[in-house]
Amino acid sequence: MSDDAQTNRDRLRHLQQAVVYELDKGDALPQVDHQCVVIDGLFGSGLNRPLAGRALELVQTVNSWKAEVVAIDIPSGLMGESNTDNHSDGIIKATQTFTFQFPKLSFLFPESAPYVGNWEVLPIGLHPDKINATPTSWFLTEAGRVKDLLKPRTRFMHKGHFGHVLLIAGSYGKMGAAVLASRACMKTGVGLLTVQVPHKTCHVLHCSVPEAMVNIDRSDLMFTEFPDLSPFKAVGVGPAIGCRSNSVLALTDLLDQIGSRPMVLDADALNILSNNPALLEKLPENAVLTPHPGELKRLVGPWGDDFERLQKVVAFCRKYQVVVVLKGAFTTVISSNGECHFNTTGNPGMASAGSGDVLTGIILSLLGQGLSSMDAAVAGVHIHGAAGDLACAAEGEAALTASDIVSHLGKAIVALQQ
Ligand SMILES: NC(=O)C1=CN([C@@H]2O[C@H](COP(=O)(O)OP(=O)(O)OC[C@H]3O[C@@H](n4cnc5c(N)ncnc54)[C@H](OP(=O)(O)O)[C@@H]3O)[C@@H](O)[C@H]2O)[C@@H](O)CC1
Ligand SMILES: Nc1ncnc2c1ncn2[C@@H]1O[C@H](COP(=O)(O)OP(=O)(O)O)[C@@H](O)[C@H]1O
Repeated sequence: MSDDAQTNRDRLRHLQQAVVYELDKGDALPQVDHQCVVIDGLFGSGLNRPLAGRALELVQTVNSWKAEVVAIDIPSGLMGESNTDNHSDGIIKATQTFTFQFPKLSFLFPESAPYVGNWEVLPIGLHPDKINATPTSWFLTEAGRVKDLLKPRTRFMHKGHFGHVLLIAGSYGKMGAAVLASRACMKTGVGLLTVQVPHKTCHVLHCSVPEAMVNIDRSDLMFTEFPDLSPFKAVGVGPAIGCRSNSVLALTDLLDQIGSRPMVLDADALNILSNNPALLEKLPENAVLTPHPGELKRLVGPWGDDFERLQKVVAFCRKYQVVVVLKGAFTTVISSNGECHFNTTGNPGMASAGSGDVLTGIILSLLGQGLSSMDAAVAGVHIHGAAGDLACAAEGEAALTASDIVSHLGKAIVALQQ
């Protein structure tokens, strides 16, 4: 037993209510009430191999009790980063984890949820200088950082100062995606928005988003062309455009003409890239790609676990020099040099149709206002989640719709600026 452990054992012994059992090799576990609360302090973040022997047995016994389990810092048996070589039956299933100073990387992966339960960070007073001097590729986005990224609106500014952007979205039968992205784009403060839509659908945009200008495609049904790009500060493409051959040709043409203009690609634009991998080479540097895990799998292929998924995305971003926004709980923004920024806003109520289209509109708006690709992605994801949280407080998770996220964008941005 380490000196620290002995000190704490002696402290426990002096507590009147505490009964301390020390187990030697081969001793049976004491009989305890399975309804008890278990405090798990067996192993911490220094663990470097999967549990075996007595420790494994103890973890499996505790897990079989179905008791409330509170883990200190990290559930015993869970690795802080990669659990690729770990055994799932050798990890404590905590209902609550109190972790020190920072969440561990693995807490942010969906597959760790059964072990970590609810987690809360307890500050333990690590010095900020030490924290800042520690090299890392993993960051949690804080509201203060996002606030500093937003462009201030001063007295004499006009719409020209907030960028003119082009959104290419929607097809016959799926114009909702174009409407949601357009509304979100306007509500995040862009100066001017033009939306490229199929001929037969233009009235949908005119009626739903009168603030937006419409560029009408020669095709009745789908995206086949786009206007001269010179007026546009940034371009967004993909929500609900479909993957038909004429749209593939138009996207190819767009990538040939985009130059160094900032762009965000979502949904079917990503599916077209997956079906035509040669197009990946045409992506402009720092293009922002916003896949959900289904779209990501089509882009980078399958992965074994969540850590491997992150590694695959990092390699993809480095190879093509792009920014990927991997959507879901703790949406992760990965830069072209492999930095990963995890977002903590948002809630499961946002898991419904159109939420991602709203995010595309927000990021496009911020690109148009002059934010860099990484800043627009990090800030856009934070604002999207914050608006989702306000919408959830008002509506509840089940009733929350993508339109509710749009409706709460103004309040989310105001809250950020206070
Ligand atoms: N109002 C409108 O006009 C709307 C229009 N929209 C437009 O519709 C088009 C299709 O878009 P889409 O995302 O629904 O279909 P698609 O890309 O085939 O992905 C589905 C497959 O991927 C997977 N998958 C998905 N999410 C996952 C996750 N979080 N985590 C893990 N896996 C996940 C999932 O696989 P599964 O889990 O079922 O195995 C599922 O089979 C697109 O253009 C979009 O813009 C929508 O935006 C809705 C509103
Ligand atoms: N459990 C969750 N917690 C936080 N955000 C979520 C959760 N589920 C979904 N979201 C967010 O909702 C959006 C869903 O996007 P996407 O799947 O592309 O929807 P769609 O294609 O219907 O627009 C993403 O931004 C994602 O991060």
